Amino acid sequence: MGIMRIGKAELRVLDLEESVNYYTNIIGLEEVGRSAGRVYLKAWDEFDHHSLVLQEADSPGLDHFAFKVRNESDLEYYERKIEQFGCTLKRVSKGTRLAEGEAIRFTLPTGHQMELYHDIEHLGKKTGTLNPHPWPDEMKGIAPHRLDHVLLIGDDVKTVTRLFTEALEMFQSERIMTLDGEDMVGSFMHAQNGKAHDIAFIKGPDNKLHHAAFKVETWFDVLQAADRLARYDVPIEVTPTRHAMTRAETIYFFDPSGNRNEAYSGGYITYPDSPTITWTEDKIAHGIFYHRKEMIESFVNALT
Ligand SMILES: O=C/C=C/C=C(\O)C(=O)O
Ligand SMILES: [Fe+2]
Repeated sequence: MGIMRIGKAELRVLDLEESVNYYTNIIGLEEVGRSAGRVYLKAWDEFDHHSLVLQEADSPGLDHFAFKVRNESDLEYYERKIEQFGCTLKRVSKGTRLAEGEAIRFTLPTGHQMELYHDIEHLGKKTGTLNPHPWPDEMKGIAPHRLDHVLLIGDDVKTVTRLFTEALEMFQSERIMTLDGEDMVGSFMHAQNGKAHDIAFIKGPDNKLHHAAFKVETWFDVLQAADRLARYDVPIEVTPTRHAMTRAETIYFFDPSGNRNEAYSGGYITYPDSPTITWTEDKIAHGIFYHRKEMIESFVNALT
């Protein structure tokens, strides 16, 4: 089981310094480096060099996201399986991005760019690994534990799910099916890491980002995130609420470029033999917004 977790996302942002200020002072990530117009950031509870990369661009959105594999040899193993599946693939050479080694980059059936990587500089956590305290001394903003997942929008949810479950040997925790059971309009998938999801797809226009989510500890941390976002006039799309899908607590809001973010706590544990949960399309609003049970227009249309 070589694929461990989603490890990185590279976002396109309109104003780099404004975005760095938002992701460091409001979200509470740490800037760990800059190179070639990109800014590299990590969350306090992550040990690799970075999990979020910001690059300035004319339009917002997701440049790519990347999953970390256990061993360098896994790259070649999955390279063959991805090519057999039929995706076009190339190697990204070591040093293309700060602190990163070689990666493989391929285009998903939904048009998104995905990478697999192994080699990234180890920075460690400020809490260390010897008699550690539970929290670092200095924390800013929402201070999430980690980049938790991305939700992407694309048309062929069924095929991209087959790529993840067959070629990448990952697991599907939840799926959303049309009422006639014929088509899949939503899919939540995870590596063998116990998470409810590392990535999800919802049917819509290809190659779009719906949100990048950061993990906070508890429901109270979601409330406190809402307080901080309100304090700094960050546009909040959905105030703290419950997901029945993944059974998490959530809040959605937008970064300065219009990329949707989520502060996400809870979520059930998964195992390789966990049965896949099925939602019927008529229950989507109830599944996502468990209390209000109504869809929000921007939630469907505000994509980057
Ligand atoms: O858009 C549909 C579902 C969203 C669910 C989540 O963002 C989540 O479970 O983190
Ligand atoms: Fe989410």
